[in-house]
Amino acid sequence: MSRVSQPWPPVPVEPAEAHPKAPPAGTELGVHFGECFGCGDEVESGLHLRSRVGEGQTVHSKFTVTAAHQGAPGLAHGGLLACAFDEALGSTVGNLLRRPAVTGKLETDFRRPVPVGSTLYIATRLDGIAGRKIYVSADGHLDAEDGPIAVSARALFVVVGFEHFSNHGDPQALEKLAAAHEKAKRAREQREWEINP
Ligand SMILES: CCCCCCCC(=O)SCCNC(=O)CCNC(=O)[C@H](O)C(C)(C)COP(=O)(O)OP(=O)(O)OC[C@H]1O[C@@H](n2cnc3c(N)ncnc32)[C@H](O)[C@@H]1OP(=O)(O)O
Repeated sequence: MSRVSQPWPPVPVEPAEAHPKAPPAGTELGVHFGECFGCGDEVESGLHLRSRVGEGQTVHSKFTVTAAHQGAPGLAHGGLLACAFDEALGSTVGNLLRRPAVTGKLETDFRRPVPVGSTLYIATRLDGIAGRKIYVSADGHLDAEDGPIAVSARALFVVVGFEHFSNHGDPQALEKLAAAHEKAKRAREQREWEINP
């Protein structure tokens, strides 16, 4: 089977403009939900992926592979690597475009093994938008931002209404998330007041 993929994005797209309120380059993106397997602090064996906004509609994420993420002995499980990309790509869409969207399609190319103990540096970019369809892609570099590419991914995210989460998700978990966001917002407002009364 050839490694040559279909053209990307697969349909004509508009350039993806970041939302006017998108966090600027250099911003460290926090945990979006404590129980998220990709980034949550409350999931001991999770990926604990951390992300920072880069220049020109990019996001830089990283996570360190632990023994909890193994497939073959001493090597990361491919499905968990795909999870890391889903998180990094989703975080890019959510933070830069500030539109609720879910993964419709996720394609991964595994180029090199990723050993336990190594850190994957994932560089994500927005590739374009066609209606509700958002195209994003990323490269995962081994052990340094300019390290060899171990995994690449590209994905289609589809914009959804908030009812996607309220109709299909867990209402209690959504309430917990809303409360955490409200607390963070109050803390931010308090900080701004202290800095600029
Ligand atoms: C900060 C947050 C970080 C979070 C990171 C984690 C993100 C996630 O993992 S989200 C969870 C995983 N994803 C899901 O659970 C999604 C489940 N799927 C769904 O809910 C639906 O199928 C959904 C919403 C994607 C699309 O359904 P629906 O809203 O009915 O739209 P639908 O008309 O089918 O599709 C919209 C467009 O996308 C296209 N499309 C949808 N899926 C695909 C696909 N797999 N391949 C190609 N095209 C697709 C459709 O062809 C359609 O195109 P067009 O507008 O040109 O006709």
